[in-house]
Amino acid sequence: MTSQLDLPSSGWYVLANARVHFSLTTADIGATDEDGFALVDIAIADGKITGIAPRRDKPVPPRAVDLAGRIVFPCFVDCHTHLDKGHIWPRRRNPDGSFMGALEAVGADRAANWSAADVEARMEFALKCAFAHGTKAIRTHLDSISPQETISWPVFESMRERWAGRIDLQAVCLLGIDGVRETDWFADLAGRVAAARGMLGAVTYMVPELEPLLDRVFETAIERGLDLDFHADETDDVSAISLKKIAEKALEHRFEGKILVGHCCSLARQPDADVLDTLDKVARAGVAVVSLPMCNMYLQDRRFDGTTPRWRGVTLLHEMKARGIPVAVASDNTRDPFYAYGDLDMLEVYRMATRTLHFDHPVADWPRTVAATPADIMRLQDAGRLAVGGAADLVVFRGRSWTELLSRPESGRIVVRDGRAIEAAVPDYSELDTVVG
Ligand SMILES: O=c1cc[nH]c(=O)[nH]1
Repeated sequence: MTSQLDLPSSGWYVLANARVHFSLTTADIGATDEDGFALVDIAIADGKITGIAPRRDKPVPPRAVDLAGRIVFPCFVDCHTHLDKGHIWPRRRNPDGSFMGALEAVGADRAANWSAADVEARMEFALKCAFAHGTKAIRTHLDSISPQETISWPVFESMRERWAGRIDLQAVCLLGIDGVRETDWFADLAGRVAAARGMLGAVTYMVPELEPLLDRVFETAIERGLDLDFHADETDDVSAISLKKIAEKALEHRFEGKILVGHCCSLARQPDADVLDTLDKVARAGVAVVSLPMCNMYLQDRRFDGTTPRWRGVTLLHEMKARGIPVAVASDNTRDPFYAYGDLDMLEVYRMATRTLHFDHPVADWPRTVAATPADIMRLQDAGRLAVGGAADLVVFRGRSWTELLSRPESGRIVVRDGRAIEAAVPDYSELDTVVG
């Protein structure tokens, strides 16, 4: 995005009068206003933040760029995406907007088209979008249904290398939990994931052998020292309780790695007593949860009788956070049959989350859901917070308050990486014309 502010391209400088939210910095920013903001000066040198100090009435320092109260965020962390599926919409739509429609359309497209060159071109496009919007770390799921794992994982590893220093990439294998029944194949997959420093994952359906299959996933993760990342209960079916089963298995296996679970939609439809039991177990097991508001609004409660959706599709983030469960929001799918829209813009995700999940009145520390919390889940030390001594990776918006920030697309935001404004722009859609038609 182009900078209208003209940040220095060499030497140290100070972003003066920056509006910073208490939840997005480790620095002492003094008293905050009713929205949790304080005006600060952020000193930047050699690609690092060297100071964050309350503005108060001090004279403006030398080499200051006056932000006049614009909001500054740390660069975003997006902990649940599907870069391997992104942008196939022009050649493979969801026929009816349903979850099954998405699964079948993606399956057919994968079998027909997902060569290494195809996956690489779409991933590259997606990463350019995310980078231009101000994201510095992404975890992607990779469809790992045989033989796709032999194609997508090597592509992922080379993309991670190519993007090193711009976007930190992590990957998780994605397969239906019944794929774990193929003992030898699953062991090989786990070996591939471990060799690529990935995470072990699966989509948990309420199949009769869910518990023994989960046992195998946990045992494999323990053997290999892998973190876990599941898709669970992406349905309105109240009998879908795999989040609870995952938490129970984590406790039973005394699992010490990190566990992230995405979606958990059916929880919001279950009776209160069941919800409380599940949340207590999730909290005790140290499981983190990521909600995907854009994809959930698109797929959940889709009706085929001409009637209007009646629920929001998202899980119970407020109740989870109140219990100390780490909660995040993320992009999920972009322009594929699971979600027809999206551009890996975490500000858009946060805006949608604010509307769908009521991240307001009060805003409290909800901004952490796109920053420090996913960074912790992904074990990233230097991400998700504005910290003295940390990288000067930040986004300067035009908005000076929540209402200004969340009312416009903020396409003129300035993304600063290692202290310098980047020139990156979102790629033109035509770049993918020869790939997806
Ligand atoms: O939401 C989902 C679920 C499974 N696979 C996806 O790509 N997205």
